[in-house]
Amino acid sequence: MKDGGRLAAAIEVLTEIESRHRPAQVALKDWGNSHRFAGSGDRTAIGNLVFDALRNRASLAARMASDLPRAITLATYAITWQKGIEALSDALVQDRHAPEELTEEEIARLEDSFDLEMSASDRADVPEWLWPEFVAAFNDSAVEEGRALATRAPVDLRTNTLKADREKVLKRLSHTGAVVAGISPEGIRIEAKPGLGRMPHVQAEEGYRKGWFELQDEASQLAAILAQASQGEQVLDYCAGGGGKTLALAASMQNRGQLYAYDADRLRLAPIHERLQRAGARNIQVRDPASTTLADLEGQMDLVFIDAPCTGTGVWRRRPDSKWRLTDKSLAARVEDQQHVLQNASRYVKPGGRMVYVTCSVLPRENQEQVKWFLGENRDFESRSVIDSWNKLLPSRPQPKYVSERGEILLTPASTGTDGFFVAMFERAAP
Ligand SMILES: C[S@@+](CC[C@H](N)C(=O)[O-])C[C@H]1O[C@@H](n2cnc3c(N)ncnc32)[C@H](O)[C@@H]1O
Repeated sequence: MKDGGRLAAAIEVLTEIESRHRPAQVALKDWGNSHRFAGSGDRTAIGNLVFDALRNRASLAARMASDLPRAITLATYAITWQKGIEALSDALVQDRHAPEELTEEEIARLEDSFDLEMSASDRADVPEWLWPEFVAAFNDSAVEEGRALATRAPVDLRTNTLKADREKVLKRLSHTGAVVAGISPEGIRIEAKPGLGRMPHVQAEEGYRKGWFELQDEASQLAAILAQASQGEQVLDYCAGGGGKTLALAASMQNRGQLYAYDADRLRLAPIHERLQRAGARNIQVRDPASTTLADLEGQMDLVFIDAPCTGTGVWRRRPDSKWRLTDKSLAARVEDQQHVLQNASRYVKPGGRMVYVTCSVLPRENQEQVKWFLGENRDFESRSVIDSWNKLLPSRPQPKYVSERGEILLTPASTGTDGFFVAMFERAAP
């Protein structure tokens, strides 16, 4: 396919996403299935166009004075990809499968000849209704943080220390451009490539099949490190989902002690069995909510880890379609879920034990305000400083920029080069 046809395909997929409210990945997969002639380079280019258009939708729509799929796709190509108006115009003229040629108004808009006063939320590519929350989280840095959440994310890997060391994995992945990650001692990073760039499919690597590494954003790796799950401890991963954090906690424990993996949704838990096996994690009991209870664990855990259900505002780089689907109602529903989860999970912490609460959200309502709410409701719990643990465990790394009064931390793409991630810690009073 030529670029003209790829642009037309991206517009078609974006229309499908918007008109039928379909997740971007699903719409792209369906397009691929019904256009078998498209090669892997075409699919990558179309996927990149769709995702970049969604990442930058508000700023591009303001620039084009239109949020239609055509406007934001053409602007992605000319502006975000820096191809320029001439190359775009050529792409539209030289391919009979291309969308219609540029109008005069579109050319003027792309040339930026309009004296455009863009709102802060548009510049930041954050939904307008959510802007006050962003400002509450980041003050003067809100635009910078929004812009960073509108960029492409790197591929981050965590060395599975149950089976390999980082040097060995790096050597095996040298052809992918993999380098040591900035903060996590077990982390490896493959930086995002611009434009048509394709990320390596690391799951096809032999090292992945052998369980030497996992795909995991650096912020998630750091959250697991800060929880300090230790050999011999009793640990409950209360929202284990597909087991990403469970595996990291098991590696911290070096397979010693007992780790329980639970999730209210047994379907989400399903992939965990195969992953545990591949990673060589042997100290884990998976507690299926349909067939077991957690009653025997009440008041017994040294550590309860809560990777809470959240709005995912911290992972907009990876799921930009979720940014525009989020509503005030769904935010309120997640806040309620989180309170439910915090309250339920806390029952399993033993006196003197600790509880770690993390979200992949940057919004104060899901983070600092939830900690405050929980502490108000549960006088037998105190907050424990995460930044103190950071200083102890990661002494040579720069400190996170966003630290609350109680010492909770917020990691972000702009400040730490990671996904947006919040980490809080509590301790239950000893009798
Ligand atoms: C952020 S995801 C977990 C991701 C997972 N820890 C990982 O690292 O791959 C949040 C999980 O919380 C689960 N969840 C939601 N409400 C819950 C509840 N009341 N009790 C336990 N788990 C719940 C969801 O099913 C979802 O899998």
